[in-house]
Amino acid sequence: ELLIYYNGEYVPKSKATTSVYDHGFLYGDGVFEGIRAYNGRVFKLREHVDRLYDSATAIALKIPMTKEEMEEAILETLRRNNLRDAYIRPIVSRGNGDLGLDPRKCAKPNIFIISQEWGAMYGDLYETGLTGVTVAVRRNAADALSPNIKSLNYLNNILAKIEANEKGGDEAIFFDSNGYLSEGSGDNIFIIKNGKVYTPPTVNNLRGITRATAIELLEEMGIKVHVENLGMFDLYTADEIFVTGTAAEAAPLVKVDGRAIGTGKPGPVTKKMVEAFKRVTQSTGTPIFR
Ligand SMILES: Cc1ncc(COP(=O)(O)O)c(CNc2cccc(C(=O)O)c2)c1O
Repeated sequence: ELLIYYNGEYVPKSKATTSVYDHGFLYGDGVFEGIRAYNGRVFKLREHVDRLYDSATAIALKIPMTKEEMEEAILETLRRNNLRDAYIRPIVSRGNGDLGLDPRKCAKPNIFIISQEWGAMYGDLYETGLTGVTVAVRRNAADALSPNIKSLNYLNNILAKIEANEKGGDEAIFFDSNGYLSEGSGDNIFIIKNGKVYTPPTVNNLRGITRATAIELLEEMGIKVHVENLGMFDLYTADEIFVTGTAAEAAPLVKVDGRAIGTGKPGPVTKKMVEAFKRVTQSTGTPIFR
């Protein structure tokens, strides 16, 4: 049976439960990460742990472990489950309190690490590409609940996903309240036009680690990435679009709102991106087993 890390213990999946007074459950008061291990190495482990701690700091939640201890707990969870290709979900909630929302009522945070075998998310859609639909719901405003915080409040993303499901799209594309392009419901977005690559700044979306990796890989290929505000026009007139995320990796978007993007097939820059991403995830990262 899978072992789940829970407050310092490794408990069987069937016993990995939390209290109904856990404020992560009652109010979404907590933070999480989505990390992947490929071929016996955890990809961008420190970057994900850094972001987990930044998300916690942003909500004034002090994680009672050092980053090194958190990294070791993640690696040990994978070892105990003998996982080499995995999806890893660390979660830190405010902890158990009472029915009031005051965080001061929570004596200590609850820490969980869930991991499971994970292959490619979209399966063979990488070759044919995904379809996207723009959604009416706006991405959370940075001055209300910043999209930079990977919190347990994913209703904004879920509302977008509900719209995309209704409209029959594989992925939802959000804009912010100024009409600027934000991201997908669970991934960042890149547009290619006339050989140049564009991606929105991260004030209105999650500072994606795969986004950062894609920028690095593209620059290594001699392709400059322009980080600037984009709009609906840029989406529809793009030659190519791809989305990036730990779950999605780098996935081509060949149709948006029923309109073909470029040729309607994954484009040349996107194909190079998918290849480069496969290479880097298979060859770098923190080894799980000594
Ligand atoms: C809103 C959002 N934006 C971008 C990304 C990509 O960030 P990274 O490149 O650092 O992973 C994410 C993270 N993507 C993510 C995380 C957890 C679950 C799922 C899912 O689709 O089930 C998706 C995300 O949730």
